[in-house]
Amino acid sequence: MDSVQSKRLLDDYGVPYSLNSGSIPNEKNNRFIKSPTEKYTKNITKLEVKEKDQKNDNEKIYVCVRKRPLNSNEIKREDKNAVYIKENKTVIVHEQKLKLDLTKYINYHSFTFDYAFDSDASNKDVYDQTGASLIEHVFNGGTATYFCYGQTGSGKTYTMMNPEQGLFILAAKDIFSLLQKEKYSFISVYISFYEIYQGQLYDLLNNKKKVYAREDNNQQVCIQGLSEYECFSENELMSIFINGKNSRVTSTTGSNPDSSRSHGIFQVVLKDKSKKNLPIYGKFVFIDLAGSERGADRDDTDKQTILEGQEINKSLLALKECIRAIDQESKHTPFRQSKLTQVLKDSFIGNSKTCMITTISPSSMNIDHTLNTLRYAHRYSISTK
Ligand SMILES: Nc1ncnc2c1ncn2[C@@H]1O[C@H](COP(=O)(O)OP(=O)(O)OP(=O)(O)O)[C@@H](O)[C@H]1O
Repeated sequence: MDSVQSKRLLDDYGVPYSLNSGSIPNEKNNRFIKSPTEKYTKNITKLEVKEKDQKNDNEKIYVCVRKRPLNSNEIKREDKNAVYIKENKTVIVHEQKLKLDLTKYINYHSFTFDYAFDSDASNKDVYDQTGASLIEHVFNGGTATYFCYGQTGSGKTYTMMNPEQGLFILAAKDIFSLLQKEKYSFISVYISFYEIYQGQLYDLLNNKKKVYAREDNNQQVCIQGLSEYECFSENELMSIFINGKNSRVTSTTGSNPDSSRSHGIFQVVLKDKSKKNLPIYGKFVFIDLAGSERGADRDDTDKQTILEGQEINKSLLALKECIRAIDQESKHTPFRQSKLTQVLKDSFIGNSKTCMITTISPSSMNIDHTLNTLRYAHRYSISTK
């Protein structure tokens, strides 16, 4: 009985919750929020495309957080869980600090997003909550973009490009299922897959041939020379995807033995086959960003790996600059600062909808990274409101 009680009253650091009177300061506006735990609620995707709906159209960018479970290394090291999800929206980070007299105390940080997934959420749960409005948008002729941002090893590839239940395959299932309907019989599906590595674009479906991002007369970005495959089923899409995935640049980092060192971009394009030249009808873009990291956290002595890390961070910084410009409604958004932002331009302007999934580790040993990631994503979140 005692141990049950102490579990309820103490957090992972042994600090009584009662010291905070059940309230936690919110980082953004210093409001105090209550911290009740609410069960994750599912929102099942319906395979019906509604006509354009004004309310949904206003929400161009949806920002979520996904906390992964502690992994076996972290469990072995006895890392503690330092991240809590409340009410499916708020992420609370417990940062352990030491006073000058060496007594421990906890700094509580709280961030609110459009949605926050706890470590028990599956990819299907994430998709059910976020995918329906993106599918709807694509079938109404728009561009939808899903991307994952987060520290290396936090679960970006697992979420986006896991061949079993990654968001891309869950979306593909829905796309091919909708295409069975008579009213979409004029649509055909084409896929392409490329990576951005060290500022260059490589076609993953064509022996990693170098390709180039260009803007056409309408300032639309197109990738010149990128191969496209017409696809008739989800299984076909999967086998083409696997071919491309195996060509991606990965290496071992401190926190991930199979770390993506490039940004991977998988595109599913719906074309109107009833018209000449098959104009694009709608587009779904899945982006698995390379992991954000700090050079100081890694022991790399290999020049190539150091250069990779610098390039990754440079492009993520460029992404942040673009977000800031959009946030401040600047006349000029510096999309040309990196290849990543150049090819993502369509995801931010025009008839576009974007869902950013911020992946975080729960471990007490990754607090700095987690806070950086959440601050980055939170900035993003408020920039869209
Ligand atoms: N939500 C999750 N549930 C279970 N396992 C997970 C989850 N997220 C990630 N993992 C596991 O954690 C490990 C690292 O995940 P992943 O490769 O997706 O990280 P990443 O963020 O893409 O890293 P990098 O930026 O280095 O490529 C993998 O073994 C993956 O299976």
